[in-house]
Amino acid sequence: MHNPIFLGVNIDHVATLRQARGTYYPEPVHAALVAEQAGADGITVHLREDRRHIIDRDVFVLRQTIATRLNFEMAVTDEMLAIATELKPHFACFVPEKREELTTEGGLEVVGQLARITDAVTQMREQNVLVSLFIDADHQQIEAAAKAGAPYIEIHTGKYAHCTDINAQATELKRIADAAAFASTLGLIVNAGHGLHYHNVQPIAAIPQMYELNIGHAIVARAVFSGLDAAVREMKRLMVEARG
Ligand SMILES: CC(=O)[C@@H](O)[C@H](O)COP(=O)(O)O
Ligand SMILES: NCC(=O)COP(=O)(O)O
Repeated sequence: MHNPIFLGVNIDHVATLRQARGTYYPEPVHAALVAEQAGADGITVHLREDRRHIIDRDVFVLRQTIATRLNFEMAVTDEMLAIATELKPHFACFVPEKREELTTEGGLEVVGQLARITDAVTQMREQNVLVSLFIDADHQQIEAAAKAGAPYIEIHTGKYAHCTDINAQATELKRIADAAAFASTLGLIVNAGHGLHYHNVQPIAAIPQMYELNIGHAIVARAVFSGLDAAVREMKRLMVEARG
């Protein structure tokens, strides 16, 4: 078991609030610093191609100000690879992106574009940026991620998180746990995230191979009522408790 488990706080939706009015506030960098002080082990942002929340300026200021690690979520495009090359985040997490989607709906198709992903992973490795591939809990995608040379994967937990049926959720949980165990046998470091919240995080955190969970929307939503410091602390507490 990898113990302890790390929490990456995704601050995209602090920026969503800012962009809704085109104001200077709330400041995502401020959120990142509060999250770190409350126990976040890393800060995650997704610079979407349509810049609907996080904007270019945010990622560069974050890179210069946070004390933990910046996990830069990006589509595998020439534009984003150029930004990542300049930014040099600690992690580049390659995600699929559809401009019209509400949020990231599925995992990256690695099997079907192995040459392209391998080339992008190599480009990042040359910049000393560690790549994580955001993929579904699927053995073929995991094998392809290992072939592409990515040291990390992040398993998309959205399907698990959105299950309303308890048996279907148990099936999804098992699929994720099996995938994590399989990935680990291939030498991959396993993260997970998407849609995790205060009431569904513990079974995922209890999976022995889990290294880091990236959680955003639920933490920012909780912060409206409890403040960001308390929201981050409570999420971290639940994760550590699940670890036993
Ligand atoms: C890749 C992933 O699952 C998310 O963290 C992503 O950032 C979601 O995008 P939004 O934050 O825009 O919902
Ligand atoms: N990669 C998942 C992430 O960063 C956070 O997703 P969410 O908690 O905002 O759904």
